[in-house]
Amino acid sequence: MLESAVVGLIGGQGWVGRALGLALLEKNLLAPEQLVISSRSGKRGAYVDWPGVRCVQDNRQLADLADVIVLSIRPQDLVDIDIQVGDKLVISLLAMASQQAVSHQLGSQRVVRAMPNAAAEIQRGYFPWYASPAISDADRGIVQALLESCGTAREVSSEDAIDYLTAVSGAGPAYPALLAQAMLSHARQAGLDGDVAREAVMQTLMGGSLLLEQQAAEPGEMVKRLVDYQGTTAEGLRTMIEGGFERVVHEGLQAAYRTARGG
Ligand SMILES: NC(=O)C1=CN([C@@H]2O[C@H](COP(=O)(O)OP(=O)(O)OC[C@H]3O[C@@H](n4cnc5c(N)ncnc54)[C@H](OP(=O)(O)O)[C@@H]3O)[C@@H](O)[C@H]2O)C=CC1
Ligand SMILES: O=C(O)[C@@H]1CCC=N1
Repeated sequence: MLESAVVGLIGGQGWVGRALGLALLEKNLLAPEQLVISSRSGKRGAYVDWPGVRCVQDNRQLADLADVIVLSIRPQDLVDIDIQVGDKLVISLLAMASQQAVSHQLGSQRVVRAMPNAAAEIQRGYFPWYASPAISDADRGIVQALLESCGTAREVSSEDAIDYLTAVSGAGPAYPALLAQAMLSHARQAGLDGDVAREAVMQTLMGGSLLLEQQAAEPGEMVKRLVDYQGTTAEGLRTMIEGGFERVVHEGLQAAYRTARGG
């Protein structure tokens, strides 16, 4: 699908950019010579084992070399990207930057907005993406192939869905971390040995997530099964539910969504 296209990754040394660049190389979707990455330092950094990858400081040079441009900088740094890319395909991974803003900054109408998440680093990310009207079917194939190198990619039908999913999947890997932190602090307060507490929490969240993925079409089915079991789990769940668990989660998601839409 990518054939001989050259991909230019602006911000390719960052958290998400590095994950994407390395996944494309490791999965052989791009030859090293097909990848150009930029950073403010211009250093080889994460690509030290890939001498064929061109690492540049100058985004104009990157834009001249690349057929497809991926933006993976922080949203506040978009104003500093002083390049005009003609009608080249641009994939923006930025939260809080509209397709129109990206189009305006880079001068292309062929803009896709995609939303990565932190699990891209282990190639288990979830990348919803939205195509502007100027995107062709061939572009869609390129975008899907590039993004699914890091996990699952899914086209969505509105830009607002990207803003919404910024709160759900973009920020999402932080939520199990918050749950783990709360479970761990309780286990430690209960006097459990530190290593066992950590292992118990981590293995339980991992096992529970895999069980959920493999066995429950709807998460609510698993909750119901355990409530109906009428054991200790049911008591724990009931207390959390009656304490406002769902309300707190909804408020958190709404706050992140509001921020993703620009406050
Ligand atoms: N991290 C995450 O979990 C998620 C991130 N996102 C989005 O992904 C995007 C990237 O985030 P993330 O990878 O975390 O950010 P990072 O800060 O880790 O990486 C951004 C990179 O951009 C580089 N950079 C900044 N300005 C320029 C420039 N003018 N030219 C070239 N490179 C530049 C920086 O490199 P240097 O300092 O060397 O110049 C840095 O490595 C953000 O817009 C964010 O909203 C979305 C969802 C989840
Ligand atoms: O926190 C952030 O702004 C980025 C976007 C969504 C997740 N991480």
